[in-house]
Amino acid sequence: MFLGVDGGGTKTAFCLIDDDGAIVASARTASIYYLMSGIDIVEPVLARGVAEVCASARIEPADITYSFFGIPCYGEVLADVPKLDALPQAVLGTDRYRCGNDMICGWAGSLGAADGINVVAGTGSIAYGENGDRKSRAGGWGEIFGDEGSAHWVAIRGLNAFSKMGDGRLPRGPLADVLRARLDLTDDLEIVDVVLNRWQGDRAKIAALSTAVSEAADAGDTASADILREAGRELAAMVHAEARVLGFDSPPPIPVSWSGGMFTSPLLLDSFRQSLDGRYDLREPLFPPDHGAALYAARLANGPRP
Ligand SMILES: Nc1ncnc2c1ncn2[C@@H]1O[C@H](COP(=O)(O)OP(=O)(O)OP(=O)(O)O)[C@@H](O)[C@H]1O
Repeated sequence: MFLGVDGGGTKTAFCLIDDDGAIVASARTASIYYLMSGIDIVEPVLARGVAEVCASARIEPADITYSFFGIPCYGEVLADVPKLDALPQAVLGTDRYRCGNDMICGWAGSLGAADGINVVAGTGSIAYGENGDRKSRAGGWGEIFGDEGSAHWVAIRGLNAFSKMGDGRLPRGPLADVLRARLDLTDDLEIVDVVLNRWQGDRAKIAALSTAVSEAADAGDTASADILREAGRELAAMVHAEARVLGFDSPPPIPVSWSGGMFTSPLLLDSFRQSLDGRYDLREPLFPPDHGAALYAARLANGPRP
């Protein structure tokens, strides 16, 4: 059996597949996005998920042929890489595994680990592509000055529009009522207390407000609809950049796919599709990222090591 682990900004998903690629067991635990919370949070979360998925498949961790651990931010803080690489050994009791960035899970799932480009837009956002031996990423520079088109990016823009509606710089639209109801506010300005004081700018809690932006857009809020359309354009810009870097500029059309919760917004997905200008072979995602991680583990075990 092969284990795939997809670490996201809101959760970590575990997927165990058999030799035929069929799912045998899956599990979900808390996020291992460790940049703010510290690397010590990672091992217990992985241990819980591996124990759960193995219990449900009635196997021991050491029975797993090969595993892939997709970890958010992997490779971005170079000093952490050896520490992260060592963690699964204690959890699995074997060295038959590989760690990498979680962007690989989305790519491997959406495109079946075949050449092409995948864009992830969940809590954060990033594009990853492979063309033969070439590998490249675009976006994914973090929520403070990057992660365009992600839930966090959309939520921050929604909060900004709310502030402008609050003091009259934007006409008051449905977003104001949606956010007031969601956060149980008695006064617009109380949102500062919630986001900055009570939440302390928590990344996942802020990102969750992207669904309020979608809800407001569905209710006719033009500012919210504009934010979601702009998100789609930003994500398409990552694809154009990847295509150039990967040297994919001649026919046949480059396979492109997507993964992550933000693509469940039809406004965002339509804008993404339109901004790709019909220049790519746009493919519906084949499998979710955790299943992709398990397929990648099988590929690492059987095929050439990337
Ligand atoms: N229809 C929607 N409209 C707006 N936002 C949405 C919608 N559906 C999901 N989201 C947002 O998507 C995010 C969750 O997506 P996903 O499960 O892909 O994230 P993740 O895997 O935890 O994060 P990441 O892969 O970026 O580390 C949440 O922040 C949620 O608010």
